[in-house]
Formats: sequence, C-alpha cells, structure tokens
Amino acid sequence: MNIAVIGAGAVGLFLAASFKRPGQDVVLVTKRAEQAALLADRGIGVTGKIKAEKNVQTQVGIGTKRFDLIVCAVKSYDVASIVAIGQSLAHDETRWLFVQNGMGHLKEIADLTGKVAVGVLEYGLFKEGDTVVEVRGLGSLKIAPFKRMTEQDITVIGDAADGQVLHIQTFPDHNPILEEKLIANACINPLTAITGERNGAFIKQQGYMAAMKSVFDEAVAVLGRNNDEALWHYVVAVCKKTANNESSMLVDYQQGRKLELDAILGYLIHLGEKKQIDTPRLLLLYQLLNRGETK
Ligand SMILES: NC(=O)C1=CN([C@@H]2O[C@H](COP(=O)(O)OP(=O)(O)OC[C@H]3O[C@@H](n4cnc5c(N)ncnc54)[C@H](OP(=O)(O)O)[C@@H]3O)[C@@H](O)[C@H]2O)C=CC1
Ligand SMILES: CC(C)(CO)C(=O)C(=O)O
Repeated sequence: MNIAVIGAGAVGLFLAASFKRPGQDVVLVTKRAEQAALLADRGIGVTGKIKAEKNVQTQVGIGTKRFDLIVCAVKSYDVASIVAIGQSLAHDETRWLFVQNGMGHLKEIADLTGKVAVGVLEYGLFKEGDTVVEVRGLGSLKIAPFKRMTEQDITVIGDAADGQVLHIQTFPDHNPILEEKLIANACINPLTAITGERNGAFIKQQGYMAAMKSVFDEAVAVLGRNNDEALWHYVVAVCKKTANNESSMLVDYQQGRKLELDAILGYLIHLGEKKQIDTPRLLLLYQLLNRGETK
C-alpha cells in the first residue's frame, strides 16, 4: 500500500512515522521546500513517551503520484483547499482519512467522491522544529467510516499502522467519537489558550476545573447530551492523559497562528443558534480568542 500524509505538523509527522513500515511507502506532503529537504536529510524523529526514527519520502505540494491511502493532517480551516485539489492524488479505490479536531470540516469532506473515514486523535503531540515531534500524552487514534467506507476498508487502515508507535481503535459510526472529542476540545483548548496552562492544570486546580465544567454543561446542552456523566469523565481522562501537553490551540495562540475556533466553538455556537439554545460562555471564549481572523 502506498500512503500520502498531507501536512507535516505535529500530527502529520507522527502519523507519517506511524504508517511507515517495511514494504509500505509513505510520502509526507509538505507546504515548504525547506521542510521537505530537512525531512529527506534527517527523517522523522519521534521523542517523548514514544520513541521512533523513520525515513519517509517527501513531496512539496500535490504532485502527480496517486495513493491507496491519503491521510489529511492539516488544520480544519485548510481542509477545503486540500479537498479542492486532492482528488488528483486519488484513484477510484483510494481511502481518505481526515484527523482534524472539531466537526467544522465535515461539510467540506462531504464533497469528496472517494471513500472517506474520519478519525480523532487523543495523543498530545508537540512539534519541535521541522522534523521532530514529541509525544507528550498517550491515547488512541479512533477511526470510523464517514462515506463509502466498508468495515473492511476501516480494518485495512487500522492494520496499516506500526503498532509500536500508534494505537488505532475502529468504530462503526463516526458521530459519537467526533462529538466526544469536540466536547473535549471545546472544554480544554480555549481555556488552555487563554490561561497559558498545560492540559493537566484543569484537573489539578479546582477553579479551573469548575470553569471547564461550566463550558462542558453548555456544550453538552447544544448536542442534547445533558447529564452524560460518562462524557464528563472522558473530558477529565483526556486532560489526565495529556496533562503535560500544551493544547494545539495554546501553541497556535502563542505563535500568533490562526486558531481552529470555527471548527470547535463556532460549530457549537452555530448549532446552538439553530436549536435556540443560548451559549454565552462559548461565545465569550470565542470573542476572547478571536483576533480578527474569523467571522
Ligand atoms: N497537536 C496535537 O496534539 C493534536 C492536534 N489535533 C488536530 O490535528 C490537526 C493538525 O494539527 P497539528 O498537526 O497540531 O497542526 P500543525 O499546524 O502543526 O500542522 C498542520 C500542517 O499542515 C501544513 N499544511 C497546511 N496546508 C497545507 C497544504 N496545502 N499542503 C501541505 N501542507 C499543508 C502546515 O504547513 P505550514 O506550517 O508550513 O503552514 C502544517 O505543517 C488539527 O485539526 C488539530 O486540531 C488533534 C489531536 C492532537
Ligand atoms: C487531545 C488534545 C486535547 C491534546 O492537547 C488535543 O486534541 C489538542 O491539543 O488539540
């Protein structure tokens, strides 16, 4: 099987290393030529809680080669541009896997004509320069079919990863796993970005925990999952497993990069509007973090 991973950020580096196994070709598609050259020279280094060194091929932008599996690891706001040009990487039986946080990207990937799966990544990953990713929190990659994917296609993706690096769990339905992760990201990412704290602070300090719970209550009301104790335990468990991680939104905020506000908070606020459910806390977080890049 030949595999393309699009986007060489924290997640793309980790997943490219995860799918690189003997007899399996992995091409990591970067945006910048300098990064492609460095990766070709040094390979990918995985450090922290998982250690691996893998050599993969690199490619700058979309080329002419077609792949059996395409893993899209760009931010949710870049998914539309990949969908627009990505078809040239695919053949009729290509399987796509999208691993973005939030649920904002689902409307974009609905336009793809191929077989599409979605995944949620519960690892805490931190990009240390162009070729190294530090694993700061362990979890799973949960994957499920989104469209035209059979159970067997999902199994093929699950079996393709190097089990020493990546733990994959497969699910029959994408909605529950994406909703759970959406809630976790709505609770963790904006508050960590505002406070500058690592994820673990929100289970160690009572005041932070109360703030997170109040965001949780609003978010679950929008999804119609009030009184879902198991979901609150899930959010706490993600904080615990990734306690030492700076959330992807905190990292982006500190680096002045665009935030995934629309995919996470915006998605819930919009759904709340449709259902006539007030979301004052989600709106406040959105406004505090919006530096003018999002409407
Ligand atoms: N980091 C984490 O711990 C976790 C992240 N996630 C989610 O995973 C997704 C990816 O996150 P993360 O890896 O942290 O984000 P990063 O910003 O680190 O990586 C995204 C990468 O995509 C690249 N890119 C953008 N457009 C293109 C393009 N057209 N062609 C090729 N490459 C492109 C960017 O390049 P450049 O930098 O050159 O612009 C960047 O390297 C997000 O939705 C995030 O929320 C989920 C769980 C954990
Ligand atoms: C799992 C978690 C919360 C890890 O920090 C994440 O999804 C992120 O940072 O975006």
